[in-house]
Amino acid sequence: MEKAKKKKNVPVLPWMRSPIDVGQFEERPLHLIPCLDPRLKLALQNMGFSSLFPVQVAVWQETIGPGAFERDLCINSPTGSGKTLAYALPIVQTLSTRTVKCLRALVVLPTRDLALQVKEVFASIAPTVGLSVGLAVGQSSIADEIAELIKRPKLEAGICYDPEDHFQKLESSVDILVATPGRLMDHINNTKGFTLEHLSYLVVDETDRMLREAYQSWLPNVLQLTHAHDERLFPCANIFSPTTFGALKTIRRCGVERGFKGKPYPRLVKMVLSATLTQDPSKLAQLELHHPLFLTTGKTRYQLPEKLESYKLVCQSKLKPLYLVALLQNIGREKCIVFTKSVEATHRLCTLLNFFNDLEVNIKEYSGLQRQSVRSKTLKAFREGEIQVLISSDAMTRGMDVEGVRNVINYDMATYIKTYIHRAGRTARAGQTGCCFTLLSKNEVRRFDKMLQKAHDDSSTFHSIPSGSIESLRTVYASALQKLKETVESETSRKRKIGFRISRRPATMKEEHKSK
Ligand SMILES: Nc1ncnc2c1ncn2[C@@H]1O[C@H](COP(=O)(O)OP(=O)(O)OP(=O)(O)O)[C@@H](O)[C@H]1O
Repeated sequence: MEKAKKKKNVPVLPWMRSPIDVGQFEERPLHLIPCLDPRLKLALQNMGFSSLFPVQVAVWQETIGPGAFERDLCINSPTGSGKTLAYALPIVQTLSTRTVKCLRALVVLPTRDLALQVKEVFASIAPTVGLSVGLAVGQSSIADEIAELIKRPKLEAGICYDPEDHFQKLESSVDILVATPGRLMDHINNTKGFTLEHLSYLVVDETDRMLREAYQSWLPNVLQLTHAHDERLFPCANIFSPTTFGALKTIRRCGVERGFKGKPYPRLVKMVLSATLTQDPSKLAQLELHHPLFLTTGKTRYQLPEKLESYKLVCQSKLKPLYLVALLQNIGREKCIVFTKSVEATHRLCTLLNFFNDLEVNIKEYSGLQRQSVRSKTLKAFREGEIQVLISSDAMTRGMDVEGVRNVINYDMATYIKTYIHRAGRTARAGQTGCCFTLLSKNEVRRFDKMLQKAHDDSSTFHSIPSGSIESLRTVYASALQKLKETVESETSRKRKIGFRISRRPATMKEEHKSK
């Protein structure tokens, strides 16, 4: 039985069976990082970083060090261990010697907020070595985004230009692009002058999530467009029909730098990362990895942050709101994220908590039910400390990095270990301490413990709240529940009225309303 269990945890792919253990690396001061460009060292110091974290040292060794980007990298390292800088730093250092500006590195992430966060990291280091970073996430209009990404030639007065001719002169304004798949595909299909022909680095962050959804087949499209175009090796390459890929008519070309002419262009290097990287061969096959190297932390597949404390809070399901309020009272004004099971549950819980006037904290919701602009505003206020408690659906689960989050509360238990790991990982980041509380009914405890065993975690202990604290909240809870009921009723009737009005409008007006 034990043998069978062990076998189940052995990865199927041979290259995953002999990984580099990131755990063997130590945090290293910047002055001991070989070949680090002094301008980048200074930029890191300005960010308040005096050393590189173990995963960053390990990746540096395989990219700038002896590894020299010879293999594609698959990186599985805990939440908050610094994976973003682990790929951003070597890419920026390598591109720092480029002489011609064109799009060389593409980083793809599943959500807009995550892409914005990663862009900030690149933006803190890339300009110091003369590189520009762009963003394609749909935050601004497509026209504004194109203006940021594509440089148009200056036109001379009095000369009549053929618009088709300009296409040849359009150039990229950015060296590095951080994108979400949808907007990336928009640019691939429709933006004149947007090309991946010079791409040297492709980063797929939150890989397991990115491979779970097709996102308009962005991955096969990008891979097809970046395949080497060498007629001797690929005599059928010309059969490839550009119409399949809209406006992007180019296939990977020979290098643009002096001295590269006629020589085969370096292969596209891929770096894929997650705190819960998939080991599924069919999923990983989609990435067409070249001689991949697996970097992982420790021997177990799933790892929780070292300084995370995990607590179980057992209570009756109907009393969960009271236990949550009591817990929030104990936590005080420390930043905290409360996870629920759905967008609707997030909205209801947030509305309810705001009727507890004694809670002296600012509480807001963050979920996929809200418009992006509302979500971004809430996130900003949370980062700046104006909001102390964020009630969130799983929209906040992956990758989000907010300084000072000391507590995570699973109001609804995570169904999968991966979800638990990403939720809990919003705290105890960058070597800091943090607590993760999970509210459970008695019959959920066994399932929860079993789930944590998958991360080889048996450190979770019981946390209790004095019954007196719960009793003292009952009266205010009754009145909060009544107010919640009234609010939900009025919201439902408002939605019905809007729906009724829309359904009575002429078709064109209906469409307009939808697009807003
Ligand atoms: N060398 C460093 N020194 C100090 N802080 C660092 C260093 N590298 C990264 N950090 C900080 O560590 C935090 C976590 O980094 P990052 O978001 O890259 O983690 P991650 O491994 O990608 O996490 P997740 O899996 O949750 O996405 C960030 O706040 C970042 O600023």
